[in-house]
Amino acid sequence: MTNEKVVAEKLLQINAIKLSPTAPFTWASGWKSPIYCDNRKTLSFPFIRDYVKSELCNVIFEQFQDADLLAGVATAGIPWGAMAADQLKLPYIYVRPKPKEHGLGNQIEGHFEKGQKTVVIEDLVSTGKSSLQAVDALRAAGLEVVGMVSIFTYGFAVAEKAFADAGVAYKSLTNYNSLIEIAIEKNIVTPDQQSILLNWREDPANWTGA
Ligand SMILES: O=P(O)(O)OC[C@H]1O[C@H](OP(=O)(O)OP(=O)(O)O)[C@H](O)[C@@H]1O
Ligand SMILES: O=C(O)c1cc(=O)[nH]c(=O)[nH]1
Repeated sequence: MTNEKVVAEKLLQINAIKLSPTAPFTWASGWKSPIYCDNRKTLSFPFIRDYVKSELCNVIFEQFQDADLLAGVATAGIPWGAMAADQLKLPYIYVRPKPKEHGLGNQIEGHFEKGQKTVVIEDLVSTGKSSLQAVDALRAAGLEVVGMVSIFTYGFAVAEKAFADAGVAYKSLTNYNSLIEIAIEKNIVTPDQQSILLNWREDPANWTGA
């Protein structure tokens, strides 16, 4: 089994994937979707959490050897970035969607030096907007973003294009296609659910419900 499918299998094992075609989920982008991947749940299962953390570290180590700083995307990317930074003994910061409205007014929390080579850690990519917003904030603060790693991506063309346009090298531990393949192999999705997911995937931005 590919690594992508192993990670997807673990997400299914802990019911991190929810299907609700008739009462769709609303995503951060405002898109309606019959599927929701809740990576936050992974934090509650120590052995799977440890596996995902190790996979994140392997990817960071293999793909971005020159990294000297990790940056988590708030909120769901924060714990993963922190765990990976701890394992790899790298400094760590995290990025809020906007500057805090009290206290120090920071958008980026933690200590960093301009020019540090930074890898962004996100739990999940749909449109890529949240991750790229963090990339913009990091670049505006003088950091050099060398790449980004997520646990899960839907693999939408809009996100792939946005990362390419922004010049961000991107790697995800698993993705929607691997998830669906394994869910079908294991009879986790019914034929009806399969056809809804297929139909949704053709035009997710305009899908309104089954
Ligand atoms: O690629 P995008 O279209 O931006 O969507 C993905 C984002 O959505 C989720 O965050 P959300 O804002 O739901 O909240 P959280 O991280 O605070 O849980 C997820 O953690 C990503 O950050
Ligand atoms: O796009 C989102 O907001 C989103 C989708 C998803 O499957 N899981 C999640 O946590 N956020």
